[in-house]
Amino acid sequence: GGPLPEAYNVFLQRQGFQQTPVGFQQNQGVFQQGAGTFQPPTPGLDLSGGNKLIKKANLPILKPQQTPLLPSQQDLASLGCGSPPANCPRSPYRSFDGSCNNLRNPVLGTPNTPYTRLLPPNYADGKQSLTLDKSASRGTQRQPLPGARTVSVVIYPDQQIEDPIWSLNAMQYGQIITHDMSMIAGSTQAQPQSTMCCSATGQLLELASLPDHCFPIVLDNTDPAFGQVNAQCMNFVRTITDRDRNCVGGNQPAEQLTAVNHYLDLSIVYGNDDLTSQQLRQFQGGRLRVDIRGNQQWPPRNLNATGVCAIQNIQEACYLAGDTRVNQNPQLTVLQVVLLREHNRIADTLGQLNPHWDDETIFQEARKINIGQHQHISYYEWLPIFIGLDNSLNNRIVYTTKDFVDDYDINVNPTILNEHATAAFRYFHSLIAGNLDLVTENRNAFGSLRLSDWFNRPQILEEGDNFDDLSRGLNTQPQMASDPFHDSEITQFLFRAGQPFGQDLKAIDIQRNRDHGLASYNDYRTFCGLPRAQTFEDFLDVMRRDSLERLINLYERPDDVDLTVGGSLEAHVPGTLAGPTFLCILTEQFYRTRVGDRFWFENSGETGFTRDQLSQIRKASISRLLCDNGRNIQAMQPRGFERISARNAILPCEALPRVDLSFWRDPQGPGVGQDQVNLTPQVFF
Ligand code: HEM
Repeated sequence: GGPLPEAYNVFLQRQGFQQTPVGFQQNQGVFQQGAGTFQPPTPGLDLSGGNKLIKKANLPILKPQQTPLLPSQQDLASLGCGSPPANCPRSPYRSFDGSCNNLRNPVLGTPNTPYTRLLPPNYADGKQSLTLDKSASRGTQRQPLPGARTVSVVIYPDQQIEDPIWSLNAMQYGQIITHDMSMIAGSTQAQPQSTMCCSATGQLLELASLPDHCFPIVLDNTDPAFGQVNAQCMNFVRTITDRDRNCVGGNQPAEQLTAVNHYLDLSIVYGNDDLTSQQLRQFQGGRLRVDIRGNQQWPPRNLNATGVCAIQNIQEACYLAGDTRVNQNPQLTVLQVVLLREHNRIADTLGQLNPHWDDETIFQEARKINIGQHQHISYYEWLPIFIGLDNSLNNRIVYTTKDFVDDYDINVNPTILNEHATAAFRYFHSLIAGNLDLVTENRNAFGSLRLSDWFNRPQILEEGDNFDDLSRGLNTQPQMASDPFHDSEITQFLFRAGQPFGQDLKAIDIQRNRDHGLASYNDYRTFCGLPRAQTFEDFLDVMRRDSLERLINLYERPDDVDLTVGGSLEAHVPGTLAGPTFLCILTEQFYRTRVGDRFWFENSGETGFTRDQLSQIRKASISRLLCDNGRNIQAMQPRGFERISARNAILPCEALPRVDLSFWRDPQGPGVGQDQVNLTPQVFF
């Protein structure tokens, strides 16, 4: 079978596998990208060593005596920039909006608060206007930055290169993690924006009639796709900032708001505020609301189906979930449904084990277990594939211990980094496949869906055996390689809703980089420990010459290169799916998300699990999740983010490790005499 991928070492050990597989040797010592490999010409760039990239800075801590001076809740809510809770209940469970996670600064990580930054913004006017306008506003003779769509066409063409190791589920779980962590305010990301910055026929509007917040992407008439339909204009609405909401004024630079809570806490399943969570709950047996059709559980119907889905008739499914993006693409919805069914599966079992528990106790305990499994899968099964196992271990993002890890640090800011959400993490848009395989139990791919036929149309999941066939497809089909190539399903046909063409996600990513005024690629190189480039040639330390030539043709100076673009052309650090600059940003983010979360699943104490329960949580895996929540899935490979092979062969579902929920039997219960659980009752102060 050959060596197992090193990324899975710790994950397997925790599940009880003794074997420590030999690491992948093939890429050691060289940066690797696409087809080529290169020697790293930067001695001393050691991303896998030490902890030097991890910053604790930027945490706006309120001194206790300042707390009463905060504006009233009502004032802040009307401003719309995050509202601190009136008080913090002492609870073993998380709040829905993330408030009171950090007890010194209870509003930290709540919805509608700004992203934070590693480097100050680079707006053309120093305050808020797009980086794009720089030359104009400074009155120099410099060229404006190249158009976002032009850059996309030149840098991100469609070339179908499959990832040799990882399955499409690695991509798809990445989107789940992303949606759990952030969402730019003012966008639903699930359907074309309601604000139209272009005419209905794709022409530019007169400046005077341009709606607020518009910054449309201008298209060339030579555009290989949009030129065919004479479109000049692609919609783009700027992200809402704290300045827009009058939360800051004067010359303070604008900071974009994120609409969801920042923690990795399955808010995509449970909602980001109390009201949404109530709409999603059954208030019976601790369950979440579902509709039963075809003997399967589906999320409840979204009452604004025509508004949020691209449905073609009113009967078509359109779901409601904790996250507004739930319907965006079929495989995303599959995982959302799996996580929803998993909650109800856990709740039903807990209810049987503890018949004396009320709805609230079952609900909160099931939610806590579901979140624990999700954090475990995200950090131990998924993350090492993307940012490397050594890098994760060395930076104290994952641990080999089988015991608790009490590394919560109240001084670490869990806020999502703008650089992470707007540039580094979006690099993995490259992994998206344009066709989704339907796969039978004997792993026969008998058909596939075209992605752009099914954006925001989840009905397809309910047809025939599609749900199971798509679940197997996730684990069977390879993801596309992590490289500059992007499928035209997302660079020409995004959200096309039956039209010949749609939008270009990479052009949007580049425009978003400028909308958010991110500092330049060269600035982040320096921040992350690479030398500052004086000339374009200096980029050759991490880039191939052909990539460089394309940059030179587009940009005037090295300092102009957008972070999104420069970072995506770097050769990968061995054992990871990213180049050094993005890896540095991703590493920083995932450190903060873990250590800044008081409810992290590996912590002991009243927010955590018992030791026995924690060892059970560590048995969770993506494959078992799919097994347990399909209609009739019989078998899966043990490591679901890795493609099926002789060393990762399909096994019957029962042979995969499972979380034994009997460790949640409550000793306090009538007639049940065990003594291993300590559920802390909710106390308020
Ligand atoms: C079929 C799959 C996917 C589609 C159709 C998709 C589409 C989108 C769209 C439309 C946006 C909003 C763009 C904007 O207006 O600025 C977005 C944002 C984003 N995407 Fe994806 N995406 C997919 C998969 C992924 C994956 C696999 C990852 C990472 C592993 C990812 C990471 C992100 C991030 C970090 C953002 C910004 C989140 C924020 O608002 O803070 N996406 N994506």
